[in-house]
Amino acid sequence: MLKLRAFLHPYKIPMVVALLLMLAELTVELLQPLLMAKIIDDGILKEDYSVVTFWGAVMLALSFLAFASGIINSFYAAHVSQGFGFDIRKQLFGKVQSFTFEKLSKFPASSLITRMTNDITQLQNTLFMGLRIMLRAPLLIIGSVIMSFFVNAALATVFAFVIPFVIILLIWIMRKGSGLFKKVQAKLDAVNDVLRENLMGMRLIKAYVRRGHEIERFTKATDSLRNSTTKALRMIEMAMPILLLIMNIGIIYILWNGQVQVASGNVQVGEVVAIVNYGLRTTAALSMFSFIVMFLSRSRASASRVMEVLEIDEAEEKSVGKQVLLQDGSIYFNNVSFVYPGTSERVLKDISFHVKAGDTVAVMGGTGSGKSSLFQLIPRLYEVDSGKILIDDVPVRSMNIECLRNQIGLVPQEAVLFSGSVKDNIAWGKEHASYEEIIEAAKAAQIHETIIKLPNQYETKIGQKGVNLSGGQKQRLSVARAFVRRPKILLLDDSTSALDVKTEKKLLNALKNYTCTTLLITQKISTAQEADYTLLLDEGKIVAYGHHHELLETSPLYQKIYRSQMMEEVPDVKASN
Ligand SMILES: Nc1ncnc2c1ncn2[C@@H]1O[C@H](COP(=O)(O)OP(=O)(O)OP(=O)(O)O)[C@@H](O)[C@H]1O
Repeated sequence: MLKLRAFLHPYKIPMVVALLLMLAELTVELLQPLLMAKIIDDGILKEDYSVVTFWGAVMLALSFLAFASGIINSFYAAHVSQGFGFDIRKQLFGKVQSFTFEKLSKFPASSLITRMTNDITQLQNTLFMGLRIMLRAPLLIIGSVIMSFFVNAALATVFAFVIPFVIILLIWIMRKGSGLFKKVQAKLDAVNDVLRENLMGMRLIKAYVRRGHEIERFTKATDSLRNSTTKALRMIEMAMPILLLIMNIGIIYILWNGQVQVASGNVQVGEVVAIVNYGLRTTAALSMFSFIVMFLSRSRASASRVMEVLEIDEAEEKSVGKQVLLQDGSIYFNNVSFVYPGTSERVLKDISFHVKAGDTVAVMGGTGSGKSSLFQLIPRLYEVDSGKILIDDVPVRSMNIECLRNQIGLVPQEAVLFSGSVKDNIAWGKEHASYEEIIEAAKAAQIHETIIKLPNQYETKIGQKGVNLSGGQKQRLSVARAFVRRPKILLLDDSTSALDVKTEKKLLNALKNYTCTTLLITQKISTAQEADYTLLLDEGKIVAYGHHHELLETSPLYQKIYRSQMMEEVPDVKASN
């Protein structure tokens, strides 16, 4: 937890103010039994009511001072703890954004969500408690013991035996609890994981009538969370009855010893009352400790989970590399091989091909042949293992990663839309895109006509409280988002699969107005026919590269795909083969 202290630096002054106010509250609390003893011994027992009135008024004034300090302390504690949590959350989010895919794959999405929400909330609560009562409790214990010795050392000796024993017990419980709470947070991750999958896959669950199965899966996860939490809480709560028992025995001993000492005239009644009072305050502070121990155990676990993410240092270097402004966007793969980090199998093997600036290349191949992997290497979402990729004859590895990506329009296989309007979703591709640019991109992506029929046209909200678009419409919107960037290189990963042949042809024609080099993954021969070249992959290797007509003559695999797709549509082709 100490590693997070850097996040407290901006809040040094409010923290000091909060702590000083807490100390004021504490001082008043420690003075009260002393004043009480004075009122009993010098006022009530000696029947001097002016002493009672004077010190009673002092006690009242101090109580108001403690009250005001407490309220202002709460304000500062809330300010510091919320600011601290806000800063960590922001930094954690930025860190995750900067991760390479390799690093990202170390943490399941649900775990990152729990770390950014629940774990940080835990830390915020602990800090708030810290500024309110956490430090107050140990200081109250120390202060009470010192004051007791000051009042009457002989009677107070019992504290010197009892309190250290209780504190050792509490520390032991905290250490145990911390491990248990780490498990609780991991179980919470698992519950969030099931929950996220369920909410995202609700349609599929209903369609496959898997409700019962999913409820069972969720119940299992929450049951496991319940068991872990119960175990952790039991461990922590065990502290409370033990410490109460020990402290009560100590107080009874003081009362018994006190009456003996009072009878023999060594001690005054007020002193016994004061020491018992300090004992009771110490007991209250120690019982607060069981909460504190719980908060500290939980936040120790949460802090280590947060630090686990923050301490990963292999983030993408945004500032390194050449700022290369692409002139024409030619692409050259030179003997490229690629293995996903953490795996051993090469998914791309000795890939070499050249795409001239402005050309359109259709990338085909069976499922798992490496098409998407090849795409991801161009904007350096992953780095090649061997070989080189050159754009405009410059190795991508030497380019500044952000500068490179800013000039590429990648449309992933699965259309991703964000909450907001249609316009926002297209403009997401280019900061400060003008309305004209957005419309132009939508027209080129063949989605403009659909958009103007929506209730609020470009301002229509997408998603839960807005319209839901069809798969093909979402695809085209994602394509428009890439178009609006006017990229030098456009990578369409099966992004036209849901389009009919006519619309797809229009979209590919519109590409001609965008002077960019285009690679498009497709399963359709009709699309390959529209492209300048076709690259055919099989099990991570290039098995054919050339014009449609060339491949029809030279590549058995291409011929096979062609036959399987054209058989019903072109009877003469069937005959000729
Ligand atoms: N993140 C990953 N980590 C490890 N292996 C992966 C990862 N993504 C893909 N692979 C593996 O890489 C191989 C190629 O996958 P890729 O997604 O590139 O194929 P693809 O040709 O695009 O397939 P499809 O047409 O089904 O989308 C597959 O064997 C796949 O299992």
